[in-house]
Amino acid sequence: MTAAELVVDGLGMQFEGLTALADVTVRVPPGEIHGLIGPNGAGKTTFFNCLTGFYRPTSGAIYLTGQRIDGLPPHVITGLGVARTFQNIRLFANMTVLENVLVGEHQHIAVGGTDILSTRRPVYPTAIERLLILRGFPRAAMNGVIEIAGAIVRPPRVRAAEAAAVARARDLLAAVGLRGRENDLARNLPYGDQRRLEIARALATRPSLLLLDEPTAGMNPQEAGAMVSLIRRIRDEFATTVILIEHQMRVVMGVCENITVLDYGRKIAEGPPAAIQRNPTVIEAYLGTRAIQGGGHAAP
Ligand SMILES: Nc1ncnc2c1ncn2[C@@H]1O[C@H](COP(=O)(O)OP(=O)(O)OP(=O)(O)O)[C@@H](O)[C@H]1O
Repeated sequence: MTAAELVVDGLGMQFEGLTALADVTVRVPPGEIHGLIGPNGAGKTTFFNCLTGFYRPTSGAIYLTGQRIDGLPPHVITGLGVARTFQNIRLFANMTVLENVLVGEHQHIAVGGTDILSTRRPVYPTAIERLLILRGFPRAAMNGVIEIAGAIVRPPRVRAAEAAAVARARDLLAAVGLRGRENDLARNLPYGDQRRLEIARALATRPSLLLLDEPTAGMNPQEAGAMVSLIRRIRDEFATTVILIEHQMRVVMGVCENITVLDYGRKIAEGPPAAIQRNPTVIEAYLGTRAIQGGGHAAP
């Protein structure tokens, strides 16, 4: 995958009487690390939810490297290269660290038309299916039987694909600093490592656009600094465009090349960090004076 260009044109999202986004236009060039900031309720998460297909915008258009994606189902948008993490970490708590990443890998483990981890079926009959059809086995019961047979027999090409997925998952875990934790249960990881795991799982879908929702929330300054380095490394090594929602101004100003500021669902400013920090409208709506002086967590 190469890094995606994102163009959001006049995006609007209404929830009955409430306008969560109004006429938001943003362009993020390929490979940019872009910040999305604004007070609580400004529409940042709604913006992400529109990009991932979780919400269908009520107006406007979203283009990923020229392809219109607004209104497409979330799994299709994931397949086109958009991945995200969540403000409240959403891991499979009782699965191992490695298994969590394999969940992200699974859409790429299609083997000869059969996806070994999902129930998606090949469009043509496999050898086992042909045999069962010849023996008069009802077609309606075929899926269950094929899955059980596939799980027991696992032909060599399936085993090879599984091994490749595990190897790649291990590489991703090493890339985010979780080497050696593969067999731990996700719920037993320290908080900062859970955030890293969520990023590894997102990377497993091979994104060209990575959306990070408050990646340093709850971290101390040292952990937040390490996360900033990780975000830069991910952009460089995995060739992704990155958009992050973040309240820690030290992080936003340190890692983002450009920033979009939302307030009450509208874009009130955009530009490089230095200009955003000086922008009177942004200071009044969001930053206040504390963040400008100290560079700390902006008052919500
Ligand atoms: N599904 C929904 N139904 C109704 N209103 C919603 C829904 N999702 C979001 N909203 C409303 O849209 C507005 C924007 O919310 P959103 O969560 O996008 O803000 P935010 O900038 O991400 O805030 P925060 O920084 O607190 O996470 C809020 O007023 C919120 O209550």
